[in-house]
Amino acid sequence: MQLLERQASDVREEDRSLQSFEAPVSPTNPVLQLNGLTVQIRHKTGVDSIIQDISFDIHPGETVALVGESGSGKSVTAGAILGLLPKSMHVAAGQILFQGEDIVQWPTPKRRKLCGSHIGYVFQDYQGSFTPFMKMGSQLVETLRTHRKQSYKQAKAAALACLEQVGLPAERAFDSYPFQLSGGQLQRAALAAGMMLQPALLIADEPTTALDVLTGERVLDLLDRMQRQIGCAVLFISHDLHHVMKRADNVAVMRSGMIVERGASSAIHGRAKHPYTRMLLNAKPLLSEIPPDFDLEDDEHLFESMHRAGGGPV
Ligand SMILES: Nc1ncnc2c1ncn2[C@@H]1O[C@H](COP(=O)(O)OP(=O)(O)OP(=O)(O)O)[C@@H](O)[C@H]1O
Repeated sequence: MQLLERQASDVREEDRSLQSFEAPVSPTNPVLQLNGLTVQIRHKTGVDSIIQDISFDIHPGETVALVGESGSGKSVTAGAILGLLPKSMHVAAGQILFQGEDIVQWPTPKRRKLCGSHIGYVFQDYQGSFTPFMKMGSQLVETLRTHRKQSYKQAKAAALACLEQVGLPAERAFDSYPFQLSGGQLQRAALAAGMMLQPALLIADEPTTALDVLTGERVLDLLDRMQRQIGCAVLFISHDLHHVMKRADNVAVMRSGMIVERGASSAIHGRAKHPYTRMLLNAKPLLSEIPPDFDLEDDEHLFESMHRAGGGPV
């Protein structure tokens, strides 16, 4: 906590074009609000709607889970918020309000600056989160210096603080290439990168899908802790309704590009109205299989043994 607070005071110097977001966010105003968002894809023969008229909002400190089966439109929704839609897709209608401003029409460079500094993201493909031939430390320092006016020394100190915050042996992780870290360690480092600039919103798109169940739980516990420290809003994307219900305040259930049901996790758990939601609820929960006494915190020994073995994913 202290490390992140110190880092926050170091890194407050902001890009001018985004200064309007420096104002403290009121807990009563949403960080993100989607109003009737519709995304279309162009074909040779015409256009189709991939996302149709979806609306939800996320407040500071809140976690909203966007849940649905493969192909329901979760990642396209994330792509629209991040301004990372494929060329063939465009926002055809609706608003994406970030801290009250509609960012849909913002020019690409302004959107790029917003992402990373005010909107962080962690994707399921942690292998692709980092450039393979650059040491982790250099990549984190570069991210910091792209968004903040910092000397190398300041950025290195902040990057080390973040690596420590996510439970990695900071100096050694800083000096490692991505291939020298295990999947869980890489996803922790990706979380450090996503949270490093203390974003108002973090988008976590299936952040644990590529990890085993126990490592995935560690990463999610870490995400919870960091969210509490930073106070950011989290959009948590998953296909597993059981998995997200115990983590999210609110759930939006998506099917075929539309939100079919929305509500507090507790209400969805006990009184799901839509048959599709009930079908997702009937899917077998896997996390109940974790032994209650399993230590989800200590993976330092994995790092040690990996380095003794000369590197490579554990
Ligand atoms: N680059 C693309 N070009 C064409 N169609 C795409 C592209 N990306 C996604 N789609 C289509 O958009 C729809 C929504 O896809 P999306 O990736 O958002 O689903 P999802 O719910 O995130 O699925 P998953 O859980 O498998 O990631 C799908 O029908 C998909 O085939």
